[in-house]
Amino acid sequence: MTPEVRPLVAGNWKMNGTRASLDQIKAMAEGVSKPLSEKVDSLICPPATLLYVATALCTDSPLEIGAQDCHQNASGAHTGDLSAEMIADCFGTYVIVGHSERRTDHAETDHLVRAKAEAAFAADLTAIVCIGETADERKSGQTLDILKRQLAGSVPDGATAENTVIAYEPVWAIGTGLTPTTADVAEAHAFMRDELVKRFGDEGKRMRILYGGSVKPGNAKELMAVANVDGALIGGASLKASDFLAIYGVYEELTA
Ligand SMILES: O=C(CO)COP(=O)(O)O
Repeated sequence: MTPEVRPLVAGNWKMNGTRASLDQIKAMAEGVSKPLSEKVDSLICPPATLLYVATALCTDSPLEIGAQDCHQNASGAHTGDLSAEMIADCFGTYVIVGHSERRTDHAETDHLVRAKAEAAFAADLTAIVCIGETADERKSGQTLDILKRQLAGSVPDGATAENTVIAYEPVWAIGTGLTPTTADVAEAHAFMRDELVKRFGDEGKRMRILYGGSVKPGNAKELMAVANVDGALIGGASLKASDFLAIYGVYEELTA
């Protein structure tokens, strides 16, 4: 955690979920209640097909709804794409950009990710900018260099603590059940904090840095307690309301 920074527990459903899964969102919307919701933010990013109806389920809940990607342009001839403005029009408030699966599946570069984050700002969305090293990069000792390069390349100059969240997701930890040691997480997050403060000053001190990659109810407390870890970006364990709420619930103790 970071003093004075409000944690965010976020779920990324990836290419999972049909209308039948809306019951899970309903249960999450009911589960993220006061008093904890006054101290901790919560977010689910379902597939785009469920975005609008999901926000309608959350009108009386602090649970926010976001999208998993957006196009860098505001509108136009881009078949199959979704603009930040369309997400905002569906009452989405966040958008994930630069997830490693998009960097791999769609060859997204830091430059493109930065443009997508800028499109998110223009539509008043908060961008969750994902960065993280691969297994090979870690083995060859390049982790911090990769994080430095991705932060510099993917985060726009206009980033503030309000419009930007950083998500550190080691690629080798995603969907594998593997996680870095808490010492490794602490080192990476302290490094990112320093980089953000060097570039953005006080905004960098308050910018949230999430950890993602095999976060589960069983390891969440340990990971979320690490200095400069300001929440989680959860894949698999965000599909079930009970798991998501169990992870959110670790902040009962951490914020007590
Ligand atoms: O990629 C992730 C979230 O964006 C993490 O996925 P898992 O929690 O399934 O490892």
